[in-house]
Amino acid sequence: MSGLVVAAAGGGASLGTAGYDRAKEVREFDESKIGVKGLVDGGLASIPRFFHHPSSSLNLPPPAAGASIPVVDLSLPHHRAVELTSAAARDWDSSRSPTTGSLRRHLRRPLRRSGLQRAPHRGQGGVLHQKSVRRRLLQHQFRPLPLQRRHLEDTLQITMGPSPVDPSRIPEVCRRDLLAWDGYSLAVASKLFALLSEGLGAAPARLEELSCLKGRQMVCHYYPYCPQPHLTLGLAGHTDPGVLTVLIQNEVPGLQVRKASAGEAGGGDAWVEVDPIPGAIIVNVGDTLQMISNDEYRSVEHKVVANPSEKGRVSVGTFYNPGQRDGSSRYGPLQELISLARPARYREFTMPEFMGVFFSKELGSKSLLDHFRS
Ligand SMILES: O=C(O)CCC(=O)C(=O)O
Ligand SMILES: [Fe+2]
Repeated sequence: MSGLVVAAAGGGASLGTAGYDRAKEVREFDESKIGVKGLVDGGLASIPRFFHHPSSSLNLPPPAAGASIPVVDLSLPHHRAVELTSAAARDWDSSRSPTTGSLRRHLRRPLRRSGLQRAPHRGQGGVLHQKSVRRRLLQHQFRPLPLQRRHLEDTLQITMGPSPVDPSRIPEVCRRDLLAWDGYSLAVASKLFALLSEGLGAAPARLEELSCLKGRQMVCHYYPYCPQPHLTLGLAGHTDPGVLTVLIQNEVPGLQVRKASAGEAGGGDAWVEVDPIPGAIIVNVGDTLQMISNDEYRSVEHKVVANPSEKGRVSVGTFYNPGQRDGSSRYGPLQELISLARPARYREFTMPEFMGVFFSKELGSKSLLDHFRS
């Protein structure tokens, strides 16, 4: 385990107990650069305490039995695809809830060819993750993580646009596959933007014209086997900040989507498992699309549970964001969606402002949506 000293914690999930130097343990772990894959591969009966999450975020209701997220077949006739895609992005079982849709068919061939799904089982995942590049800032919490709670997951993050990526910055082991996925996910995202624009009653090119295909952040996650999945998470609950997320996963489940129960103020919410469907991709509406659509489309809260399976879980997603990042391009609710009856619910912002808020601690416990709400 390459000289890393981690005191494996015992039973409880208590944080900040006297005598426990969390910062030191986290620092040593980060400096070791072995990632969570290295930690788990080194043999681990219990996870270090800095991975523990408070029981308030762990003891949520179990996934709703029998519930599933909307699945849309993009090869359906155009008008039907518009209808189903925008319905999935709007509402889910007519509650205010999530808007994740799995879109079948599109990816079958490229995924089969791609090594992404197989990498961890061939041992290449180790290379990918040990060389891994850098940990994401604040994960996606948009909030300071006061106790530096960590997730049992490694991340490789690559900026694909708006400036074209220098391929030599992508680890060689996955370069070809990630570039192929970038091209493929672009085609899917372009189609989705057209369907979603039409679903708003806007011109098909409307979302793409906002440069939403240009700002692309690719994120590859690896969730190793977790010996104590009841103490930690793969990723804590969050909404994605951008416009749209297009994501593929291997056959190991773990992603869950929050489904609000109609009428109750969050109390009756359930987490619905996103079953891996071979050849399907997962699409999340992000906060920026909720703002651009003036609340017509809703961002979806989701999380990843710690992985109890021997096999690692892999997911690769691309976050799509507006690519025009100068201070003069302004984003906000589309003009054609604003009326006296339905005034703008968010104020306009530039991308520098948006990113400034996202990466600052300014938000505190507020969400991005609350920050820009007018
Ligand atoms: O691994 C997954 O399935 C989800 C990843 C995710 O939510 C994210 O990167 O924002
Ligand atoms: Fe996410």
